[in-house]
Amino acid sequence: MIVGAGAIGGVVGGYLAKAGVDVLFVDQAKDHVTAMQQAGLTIQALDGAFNVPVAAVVMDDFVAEQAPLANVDAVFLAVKAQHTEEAITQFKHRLTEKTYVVSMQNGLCENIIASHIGESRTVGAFVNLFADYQGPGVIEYGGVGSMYIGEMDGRMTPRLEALHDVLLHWGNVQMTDNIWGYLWSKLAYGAVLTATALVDATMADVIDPNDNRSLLFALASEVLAVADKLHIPCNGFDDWDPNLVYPVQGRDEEALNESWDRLVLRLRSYKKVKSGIWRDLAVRKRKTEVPSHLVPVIEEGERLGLDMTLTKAVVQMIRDLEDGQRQMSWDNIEQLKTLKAGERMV
Ligand SMILES: NC(=O)C1=CN([C@@H]2O[C@H](COP(=O)(O)OP(=O)(O)OC[C@H]3O[C@@H](n4cnc5c(N)ncnc54)[C@H](OP(=O)(O)O)[C@@H]3O)[C@@H](O)[C@H]2O)C=CC1
Ligand SMILES: CC(C)(CO)C(=O)C(=O)O
Repeated sequence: MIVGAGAIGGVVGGYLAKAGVDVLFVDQAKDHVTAMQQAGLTIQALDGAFNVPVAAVVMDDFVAEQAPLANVDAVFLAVKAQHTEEAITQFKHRLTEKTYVVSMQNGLCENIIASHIGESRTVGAFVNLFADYQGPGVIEYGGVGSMYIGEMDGRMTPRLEALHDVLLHWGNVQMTDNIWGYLWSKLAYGAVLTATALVDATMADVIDPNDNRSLLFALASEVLAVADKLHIPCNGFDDWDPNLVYPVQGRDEEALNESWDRLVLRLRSYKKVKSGIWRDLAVRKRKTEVPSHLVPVIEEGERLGLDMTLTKAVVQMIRDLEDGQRQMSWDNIEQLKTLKAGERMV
């Protein structure tokens, strides 16, 4: 079962449904659910589009029923991070004791899910696909990236293997004993991609210029320093190598820039060229999940005595954009550079 059948839930569930897996799509967007019921789910992938008939239900109707679903093994939760608490609260009564929830999200949403249903019923996932909800019943799958799944305590379990086998219908999913390492690594990479949404330009165009790179390395390093202090080793993926970015001292700048060049090329090769955060601000005109991703990181960093200046500034700028107090502009990047320079002078 998929809860939140947007970009990620739609792509992952779409491939499973196409392979004949019994998938129920649950979403709060009535027009999307109606379109899926009437005309199936269309995935516009890089190698062509496909349409698959699917079972879909509106969240309100799904949670109005009281009986737990005995035939559901796994729930893939793919709502934006800020909707995690609301969604799990709404549907948890429909889970049996053996049903587990897989967080197909950015951020540390596994912690929120586990606080409701327990760690033993929560499975982590790191997802680096590039997809966008285009409109009712239609998802664009604009870039293939990695997916890792892992138990919160790092054990390799039969259910992880079963989940792995099912997700192979999507693509090259892998199991990990260090899901937190991927999630924190994605938080650092995500901070960089969040900064790209401060400008109305492609992700590649913002991260490529040499004079933006050191700012973005410094931003990512703030997040990676928190993970380091928490003794979480961060893993690389898809031309993002956190271990070249951090630690800052003794950094191999040449190797880092070469790896960054590869990342730029990869981002240029995707059909989806701007982040979901940019899209929420510029197209969908709604609040983003940035505070839900980065405020817990800032709080943890400050608790550990770390300087989170740039991360805090990025979150504030995104909030300003959400509130219409700021416009997307290259000047936002320049303002962050001033902060970085100020920080260096201290
Ligand atoms: N898109 C991407 O390329 C990537 C996204 N991710 C992560 O995946 C997660 C999902 O993002 P994405 O798929 O892009 O988001 P989308 O907005 O495309 O999809 C989320 C869907 O969940 C619905 N929803 C929200 N609240 C509820 C609820 N309480 N019950 C049921 N449905 C609900 C939304 O409806 P409505 O629109 O009405 O709010 C929407 O249809 C995020 O954490 C994101 O960071 C990770 C990697 C890449
Ligand atoms: C930028 C991207 C695709 C990275 O996975 C993302 O998380 C999003 O668009 O929400």
